[in-house]
Amino acid sequence: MKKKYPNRAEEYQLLELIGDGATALVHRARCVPFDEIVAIKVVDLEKFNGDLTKFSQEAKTMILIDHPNLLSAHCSFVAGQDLWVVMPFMAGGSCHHIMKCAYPLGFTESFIATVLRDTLRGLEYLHQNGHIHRDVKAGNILVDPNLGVKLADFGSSAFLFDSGDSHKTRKTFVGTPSWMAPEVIQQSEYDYKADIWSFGITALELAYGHSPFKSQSPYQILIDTLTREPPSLHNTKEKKFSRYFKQVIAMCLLKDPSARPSAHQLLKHYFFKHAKSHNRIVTDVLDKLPSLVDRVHSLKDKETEVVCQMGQLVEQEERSKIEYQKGISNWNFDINELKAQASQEDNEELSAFLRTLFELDTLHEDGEHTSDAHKENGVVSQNCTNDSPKYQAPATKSRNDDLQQDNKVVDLSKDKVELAIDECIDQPSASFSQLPSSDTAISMKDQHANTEGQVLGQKGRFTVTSDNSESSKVANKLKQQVMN
Ligand SMILES: Nc1ncnc2c1ncn2[C@@H]1O[C@H](COP(=O)(O)OP(=O)(O)OP(=O)(O)O)[C@@H](O)[C@H]1O
Repeated sequence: MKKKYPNRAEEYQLLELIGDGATALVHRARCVPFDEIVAIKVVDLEKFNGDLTKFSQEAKTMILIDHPNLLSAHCSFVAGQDLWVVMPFMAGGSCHHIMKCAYPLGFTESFIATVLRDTLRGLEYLHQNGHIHRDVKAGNILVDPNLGVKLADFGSSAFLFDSGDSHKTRKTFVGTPSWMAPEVIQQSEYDYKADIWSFGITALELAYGHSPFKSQSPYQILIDTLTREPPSLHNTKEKKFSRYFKQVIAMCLLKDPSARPSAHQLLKHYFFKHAKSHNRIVTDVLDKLPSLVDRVHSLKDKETEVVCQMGQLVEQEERSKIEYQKGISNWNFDINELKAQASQEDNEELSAFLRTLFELDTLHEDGEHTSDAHKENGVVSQNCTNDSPKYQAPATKSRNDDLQQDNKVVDLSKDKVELAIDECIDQPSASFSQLPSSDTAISMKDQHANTEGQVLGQKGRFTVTSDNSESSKVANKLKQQVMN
């Protein structure tokens, strides 16, 4: 019989912070009655305007999951304004974290084969039960010397049968840009094969120590995924890879989803015959590392130090880290309209437009500002710049028409983009607040006007208010990027 974990906060002792994702803090903790170490994911519901649905769905999925290679939850409950999800503690942390600390050039092929085989087993179970994970990446693959390899983070996962069609497909734009399959970016119908693409990108990430799109901005990654040859595995100065490994990656990164193998088929590939018992391999890697808690501390210290030393460059790295952490979920734009625009306008203009959008959505605040923003009324503020109608994503146009009678059509031309940024610089006190959905954003509009300065406008799920002095700096930066 399954052990019944207590569902009251008083029965747990929160210990160190071991993860801070886009939506939650994760603590090592002690379950007092069992004297057992667990991990607890704490989601501040107020920060998300009490939107319990997404998180309770994730918790439910985690409680129902029953597979050795998927991170399940022991239980979940609401404590004050937080949702707590109690789960097994994975002492090695994520593969992404391990690479950052000790394997900047990626892991050995036999370690990768083991991690990927176990991840595939988890995916096979998910897919056979009608789920797509939608955020497969090294940051969501956790390891532990005793518990092995587990795929985690079901915050983006979807149940295929929920989409209401008999073909078992989805259309929502969810995931993290570098790992997103072309069909997800295009918002055409997609199914579990989207996870196989992300799995292929994850394999490259584990091989090189970073995703194949390391130094590109999110908007460029999306464009490249759609327009260029898929990335592939090549030998480097430091590392030679087997042809079997290269084959596996090539099969996963086929643009036509129907040509990609299923998890079940992939598991039969010769490459996975290399895979060892997880205990041995994971122990080989983890034994050489400091504890997860020490690693989290030293990584944080390192980040702070580098941030001080490298200013601008690090800002970019931090931004990509934020992008990595949070992915882009339920982001509100219509790819068909963008594509239609792209055929009318030249590509550079589409690029400028996408660049602006992504800057708006993924722009990193400096630390102090971010944490203040996180406390702010359940709303994550963005260091953002303007509310010009010219900047509106096509998908938000009609909604904004309701809000602003004199709304104008989207204009992607470069001079207009620059002009819009200029307008924003002229209003140095503008800021965006990122809201969980445009609907909520609209309902929050008046409230913001009362509590946080005047609402200047609405851009998708961003509300523009008049209380951010950072904006002109960022606007200048945006302008520079658009002009380059
Ligand atoms: N059970 C666990 N044991 C050990 N570390 C964990 C555990 N769960 C999560 N973590 C750590 O916390 C980090 C954030 O967790 P998680 O991905 O669940 O949060 P999130 O807010 O959904 O993140 P994301 O930014 O990916 O959306 C993970 O990358 C991992 O390093």
